[in-house]
Amino acid sequence: MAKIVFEAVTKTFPAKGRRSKEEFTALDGIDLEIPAGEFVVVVGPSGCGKSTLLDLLGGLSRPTSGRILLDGEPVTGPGLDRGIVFQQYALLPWRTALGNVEFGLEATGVPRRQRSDRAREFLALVGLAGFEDRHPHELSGGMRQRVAIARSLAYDPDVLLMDEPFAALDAQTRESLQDELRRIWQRTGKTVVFITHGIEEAVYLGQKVAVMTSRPGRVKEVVPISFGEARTAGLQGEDLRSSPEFARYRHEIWTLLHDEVARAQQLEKEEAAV
Ligand SMILES: Nc1ncnc2c1ncn2[C@@H]1O[C@H](COP(=O)(O)OP(=O)(O)OP(=O)(O)O)[C@@H](O)[C@H]1O
Repeated sequence: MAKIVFEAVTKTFPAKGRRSKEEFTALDGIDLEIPAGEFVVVVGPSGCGKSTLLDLLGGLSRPTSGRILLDGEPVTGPGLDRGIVFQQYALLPWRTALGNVEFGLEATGVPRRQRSDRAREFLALVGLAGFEDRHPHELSGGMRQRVAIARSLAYDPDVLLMDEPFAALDAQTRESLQDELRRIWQRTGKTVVFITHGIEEAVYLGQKVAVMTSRPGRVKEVVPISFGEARTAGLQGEDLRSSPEFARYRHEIWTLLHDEVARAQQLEKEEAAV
């Protein structure tokens, strides 16, 4: 049984402020199955409904029609079985790094004395041992995002939902966090659904890359990514990115996206002209 199933999921919003008086369709008939432990990356043109899709899976909103199943049960709201990491760090500024990770554990009923140990363990997992007592303003952007990841992992959700978590970071920090995320994923076996605008990021991270159409969002194609021996031989970073297989996948996804981005831009122009 798949861990996550989208069955004919549609999401509409009231068309307020738009040309048509009808409903505005953000997602239209999404079908997607994600096995347990898989790392799936979703790419698509701006406004195609990627965040909407993740919000639905996170239980932050409900589908207009269709359903989303998690372990065979319909998603009806947020739950501790899913950890969410957004682009903005969403840390509590008055709490230390440790305090922020502990915060995630308070809701789960982990006894007070264990919270601190657990929070320290997960800060160490994301490379932040020694920074436990720093407040968010004393940490770099990459470190803050590491804290957010540690906070989501600490309460041990089965599924990690990530909405452009590295988009605001500089290239080097982004690449090192990509490596860390892959390492954590390999170690923990979580199911990861990761949204990005970046084709390279998608190819580097994903076991599968789901390419969406421009509005209304549908799944255009799911591309399995496999670097075979290169990965098992430990090839990563620039070595992997400069390999011929990487270039082939990048081109394949770029081609799939290209028409959709052009269509999305055309739509934006038409709307701006109204
Ligand atoms: N609460 C809402 N009410 C009305 N329209 C909404 C709402 N949320 C999203 N939308 C619209 O739905 C469409 C999809 O939005 P969404 O944020 O999911 O796209 P996205 O692919 O994540 O975009 P981006 O890549 O630019 O972040 C957009 O046109 C957006 O304006």
